[in-house]
Amino acid sequence: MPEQSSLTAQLKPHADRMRVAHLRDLLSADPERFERFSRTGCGLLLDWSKEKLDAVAWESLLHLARERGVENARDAMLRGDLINGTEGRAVLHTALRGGNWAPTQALQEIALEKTRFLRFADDIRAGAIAASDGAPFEHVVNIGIGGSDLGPVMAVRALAPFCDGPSMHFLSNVDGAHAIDVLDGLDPRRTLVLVASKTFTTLETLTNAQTARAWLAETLGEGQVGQHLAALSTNADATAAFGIQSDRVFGFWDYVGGRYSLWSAIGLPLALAIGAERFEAFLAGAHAMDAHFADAPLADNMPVILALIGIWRRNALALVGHAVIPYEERLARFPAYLQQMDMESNGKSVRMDGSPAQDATGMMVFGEPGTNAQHSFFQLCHQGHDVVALDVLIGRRVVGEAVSGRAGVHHTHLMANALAQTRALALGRTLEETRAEMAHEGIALDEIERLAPHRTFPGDRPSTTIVYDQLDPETLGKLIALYEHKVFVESVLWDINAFDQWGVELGKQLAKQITPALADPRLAAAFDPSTRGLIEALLQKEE
Ligand SMILES: O=P(O)(O)OC[C@H]1O[C@H](O)[C@H](O)[C@@H](O)[C@@H]1O
Repeated sequence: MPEQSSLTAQLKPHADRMRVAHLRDLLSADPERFERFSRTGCGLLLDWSKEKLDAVAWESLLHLARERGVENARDAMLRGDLINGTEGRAVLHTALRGGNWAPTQALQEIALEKTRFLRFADDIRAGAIAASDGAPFEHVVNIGIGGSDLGPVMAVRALAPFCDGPSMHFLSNVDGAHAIDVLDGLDPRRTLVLVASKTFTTLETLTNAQTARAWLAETLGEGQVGQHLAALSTNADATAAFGIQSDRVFGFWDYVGGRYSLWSAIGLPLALAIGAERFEAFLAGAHAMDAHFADAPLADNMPVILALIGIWRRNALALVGHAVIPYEERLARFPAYLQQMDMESNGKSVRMDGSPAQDATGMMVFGEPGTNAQHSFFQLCHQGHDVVALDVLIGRRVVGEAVSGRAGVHHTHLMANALAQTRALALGRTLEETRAEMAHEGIALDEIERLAPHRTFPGDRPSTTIVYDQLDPETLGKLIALYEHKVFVESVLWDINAFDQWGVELGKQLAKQITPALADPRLAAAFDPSTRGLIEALLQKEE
C-alpha cells in the first residue's frame, strides 16, 4: 500500500490559503465565527474562533482525524489494548477514574487500592493514624519527581481553598538545598514523609528519601521512623527493601504512566490535603471528560478539537511555541504540569514502527499565570519575530474571592485582561491606526514617524480560550483530562507513542558514569574535552 502523504502535505493547500488571510479579516468577515468555532460540553467552553483557520481548513482537519483512525485508537486505549508498543503495556489512567471500558480485573484492583489510600488519607486527617507520639500529623512531605511530583504540586496549589488537612510540602530536586529548604523548620515529630516513585529507582527520590529518613531518625530514633513513612509505588520489593511496612505502601500498575498517575496513589498528597470526598469529585470530573471523549462526535469532541488545533498550529502554520496562560493564580503550576504531559509524551521523532515521523511533532510548552505573564514574556508574543500560540484558561468566578468586601473587583480586571490580550494578539494595530492614535494623543509629526513602527502590532497571532465555571476539584479533573486526551489524539495523528519516554534515559546513564569522576578526576580522561574541562572547573578549589 502506498504510504499516506504527511499531514503537512495534506494541509498545505489550506495553509497556503490561510497564510494570506489575516485573523483581523477572518473575524470581521464572519459574524458567526464564534458560534462556528466554539463548543460547550462537560461544563467547559472551548473557543477557537481566534485560531488562524477557516471552515474549509477545519473540515479537512476533521477528515484527517476520521481517516487516521482517532476513534479506533481512542477505543483501543480505553479498553486496555497494549497501545504502548515499545514497553508492551496498556494505558489505563482513565480506569483510575471509573468507567466501564476497561478490563474488569483492572477496575477491581484499582477500586481496592483506592479504598486503601483514601482511607489512609482520611485517617491521617482525622488523627486516627497518628505520629509516633500519638498526636496528629501536621505536615506531610511528598518526595518524588516528574510525574510523582508535578501533579500533586499543581493540584494542591490549584485547590488551595479546599485544602483543610495537614500542610503539604514537596521535595523533588536532588539539589541538597531543596531538602534543606523543605525540611528545615519542620518538626519531625509532626511530619509524615511520603516517598512517591513509580519505579522506586529514581536517583533524586531515593537520595532525598534517605536524607529525610535520617532526618526523622535523628529526632525520633530508628524504631519510630516507620510510623512517619509511607510509599507510593508500583515496586513493592523496592519499598520493602527501603524498610517501609507493606500496610503503608500504596500501589499502582504499569498501565499507569508516571505523567498520568495523579489519579492513582500518587494523588495521595492531594487526598490528604482535600479529603477523600473531594478527591472523588476530582476523579469524577476527569471521568466526565473521559465519557465525553468516548462518546461525543469528533466535531464536538473537545479533546479532539484541541488536538486538531495543535496539529494545525504545528503542521500547517509550522509554529513551535505553545504558551499556556491560566488567568487563575492557583493554576500557577499547571503549565509546568502540562509541560511534562505534553513534551514527554509527544517529544518523539519516530513512528510506532521505528521509521522517522513524517511531520514535525510536539511543541515547546511553557507558561505562567496571567496577568503576570503579560508583564514578562508577552512582549515577544505581541511583537517578536516568531509566532507563539496561546491557550488561555479562565473561570467565570474565583473560589472564595471577597477580600475586604471587594468581591468581583479583581475578577473583572482579570477577565478584561484575558480578553484584551487575545484580542490584541489577533487584531494587532496597523501602522496607520498607530499613527492616527498618536496624532489623537497630540504627538508631534516627527515623533509619530520615528515611533510609530515600534508601536505597531502585527497581530494575526492565534489563541484558544477555555472557560470554566470555577476552579473546584471537579473542574480541575476535567481540565487535566481534556489535555491528556488532546496529547493522545495528537500522538495518534503523528503515529508516535505518547506513552514511553526513552529520551530521558541517556542522561541518566551518563550521570552514573560521571559520578565517579567527580570523586576521582583522573577518570575524567575518558570523556570529551568539554565535559573534562567542566569537571575540572567544578572541582577547582576556591581561589
Ligand atoms: O516515579 P518515578 O519512577 O520516580 O519517575 C519519575 C519520573 O522520572 C522519569 O525519568 C521519567 O522521565 C518521568 O516520566 C517520571 O515521572
